[in-house]
Amino acid sequence: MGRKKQKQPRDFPFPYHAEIELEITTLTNRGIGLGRVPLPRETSSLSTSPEPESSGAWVVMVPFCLPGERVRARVFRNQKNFSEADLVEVLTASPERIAPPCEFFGRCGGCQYQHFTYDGQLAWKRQQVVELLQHMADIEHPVNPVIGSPEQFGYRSKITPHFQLPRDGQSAEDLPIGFLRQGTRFDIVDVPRCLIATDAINERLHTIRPEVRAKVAAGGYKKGATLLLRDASGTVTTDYDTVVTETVGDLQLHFLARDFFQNNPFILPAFTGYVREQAAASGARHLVDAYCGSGLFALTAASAFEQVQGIEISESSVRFATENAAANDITNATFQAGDASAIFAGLTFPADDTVIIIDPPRKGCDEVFLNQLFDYGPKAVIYVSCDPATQMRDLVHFKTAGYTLTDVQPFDLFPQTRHLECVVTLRR
Ligand SMILES: C[S@@+](CC[C@H](N)C(=O)[O-])C[C@H]1O[C@@H](n2cnc3c(N)ncnc32)[C@H](O)[C@@H]1O
Repeated sequence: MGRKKQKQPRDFPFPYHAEIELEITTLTNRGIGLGRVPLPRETSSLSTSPEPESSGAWVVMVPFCLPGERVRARVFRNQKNFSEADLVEVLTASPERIAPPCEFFGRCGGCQYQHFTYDGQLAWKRQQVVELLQHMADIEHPVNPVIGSPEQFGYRSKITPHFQLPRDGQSAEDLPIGFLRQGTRFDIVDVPRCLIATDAINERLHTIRPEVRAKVAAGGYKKGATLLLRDASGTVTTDYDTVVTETVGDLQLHFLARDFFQNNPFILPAFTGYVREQAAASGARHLVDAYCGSGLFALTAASAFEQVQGIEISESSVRFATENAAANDITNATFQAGDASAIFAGLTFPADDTVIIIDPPRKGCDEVFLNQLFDYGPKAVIYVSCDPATQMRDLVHFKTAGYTLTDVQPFDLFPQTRHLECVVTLRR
């Protein structure tokens, strides 16, 4: 049996650590700068790989750059269709470039945009939705300006720092506890203070780090772990089973620290207010909240409807949604546990008098759910998503099913990062 051939790193089109200059024309959806360079002819003769199909402009990705910037970059990997490079120097800076306030920016993989003015971040995120709508859903439709977060730092109410056990004689005393290093999946950057997390979380982070290190030194962990720090109105818990209370407008919502809840409480009044307004504007008397969590959208919108039903896969979230309705004197909302597609079997609301809010996980809706949704045919759908790429992919099916897009409203729940939330309203 022949031995498996060792994979050689590609040296085409650039040798390892070649320095190149290029103009960044756009950012990828991972927040990485993208530019194109003419293929260097002289290196092609040294190539061990077949030449790629594209003979003109070769794509190079460089993190921590902004559109319009000219940069010098050092290539560290050639992929089949593009190269990856580290930023060496910004030769011509964008007017939107600012000094990143966090000392870990560029090493910690948590934030991508601290070097970008906040207005620049919002304008860029809007542009991203415009392009995704065109390219993935083939829809030309105005996209509203992104509604920004009232707090641009100190907003995150949950963080999950990681640590690994000490290796190679490393001491537990200075064990890194933090987030994955930019561009890696294993290496952890020590982060004693996270500028996008709330002050209360940072205070607890300061005290938990020596506690964890002491436990590691005493052999209290068999392997590395992920910590949970969840802030609710200034009280921080690290216990997954603690009941957390969050105030949203007039409502008090309870949920387990381990369960899903939106992580930027500052923007929730505007966010839930908009979803409620869009749902109510449909004129429907009935509301379904699919993927409802602990009832955020169902309960903040309930007073605009005669009847509300929610469905959610997490049994504990559903239990809290039901308790949250009772605790807030909301008597027209019921919740069931199950796969979102199970809602349609027993639904007695007339479809032409029903609006459905959907807020699936990042991967979007599955085919079973979408087919049942279209068979039911509600009057309107409010599609909330934290991944506009999967949302726009799903929109293609809505178009085929006869739905028309009436409003596209991005929200910046995640300032300083590449993430954004987008709410799309569809009518039949
Ligand atoms: C993005 S969260 C939205 C939750 C809620 N709308 C909120 O804003 O608090 C997505 C929710 O979908 C739930 N989920 C995931 N897969 C599901 C499925 N197949 N059926 C129903 N719910 C699901 C998750 O447990 C999570 O609570």
